[in-house]
Amino acid sequence: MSRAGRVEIFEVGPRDGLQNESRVLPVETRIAMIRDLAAAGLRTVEAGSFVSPRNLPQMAGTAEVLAGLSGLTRPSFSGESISRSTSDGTQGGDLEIDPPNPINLPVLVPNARGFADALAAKARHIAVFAAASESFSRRNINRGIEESLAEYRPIVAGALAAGLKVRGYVSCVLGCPYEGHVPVSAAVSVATALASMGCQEISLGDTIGVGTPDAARAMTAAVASEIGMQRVAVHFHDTYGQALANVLACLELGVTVVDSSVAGLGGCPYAPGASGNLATEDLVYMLEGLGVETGVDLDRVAAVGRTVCAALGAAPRSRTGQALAAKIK
Ligand SMILES: CC(C)(COP(=O)([O-])OP(=O)([O-])OC[C@H]1O[C@@H](n2cnc3c(N)ncnc32)[C@H](O)[C@@H]1OP(=O)([O-])[O-])[C@@H](O)C(=O)NCCC(=O)NCCSC(=O)C[C@@](C)(O)CC(=O)[O-]
Repeated sequence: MSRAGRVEIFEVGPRDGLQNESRVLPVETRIAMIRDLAAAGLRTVEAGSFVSPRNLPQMAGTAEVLAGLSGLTRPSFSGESISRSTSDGTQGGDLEIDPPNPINLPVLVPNARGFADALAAKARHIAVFAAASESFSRRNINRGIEESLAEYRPIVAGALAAGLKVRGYVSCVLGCPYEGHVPVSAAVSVATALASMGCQEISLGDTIGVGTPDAARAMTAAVASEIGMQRVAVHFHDTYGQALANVLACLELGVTVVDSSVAGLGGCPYAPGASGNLATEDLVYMLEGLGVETGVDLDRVAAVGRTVCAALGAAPRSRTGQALAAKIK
């Protein structure tokens, strides 16, 4: 399999990027961040989570964030429509976006209560999140793996029946903060379960960033052999500086959807020691260098990173972002 000529970047900054920060950004700042990311060319921007505000106060007000973004579109760039129909004819896989380029604003949903809240907020794209590690699953959502999958099944069915797009996350695909080694078979099993219940896209999360390219490639290939490469997205954290190398290994396999977070913000409150996500700026820079189209304007996304870091009082973690900032000083 060879590298695709275009990669879809799934921006997780306003959700994954902000959920672990000690400073809670107001709804208006989060709305402005998402608008700016869309203006930089990102067409899928994760907008928040319908989880317990006691657990994650950073994500409180997600309904208001969606309300403030209603009707958001972004400028069109020529020749960028992407069809995600599955080659094997399985259900789902179609994430094609119709003109005039509405922005996809996925939100995380952990249970029936979160799904009801997402529907009430007129969300059009949800993500359920499971894990390949039992211990992480219990700490994260207070459910075991099987229990969480059983809870997600009617949610996914209801979302598809209502015409929503549905993504499924699998955390800890290359290692767990509590259990250490996670076998590939565990990642494959949870990814397959989420795909079978109808999730159109499965994002494989290296939550604590311990993966290296051969391991990332082997795990991704094993999942893709069960659900099809068209449904696979990869989600690397950069804890050990391996995220870009892992992405490259997966691009060589044929992956076309990559998650990243502006300024490299991010981390999971239930994964101690896990640092930021792969930075969107670093990803765009590498893809541009490889001649892979993204539709994202690097300078504009780097400017969003600087603004968000200033609002958070956080140091930017993107190497590309730092290099570009140094040039404009
Ligand atoms: C999942 C729950 C809610 C279960 O939490 P629980 O305690 O089992 O839920 P419960 O049903 O027993 O209810 C307890 C309280 O939570 C409330 N509650 C219950 N559900 C909701 C809801 N949907 N929205 C708002 N409130 C809710 C409920 O109303 C009740 O409130 P109280 O009566 O005590 O005042 C909780 O454990 C939680 O919020 N966990 C946060 C999980 C999370 O957001 N983790 C981070 C995202 S995952 C991630 O980052 C990984 C990823 C995706 O990026 C990929 C990767 O890198 O690996």
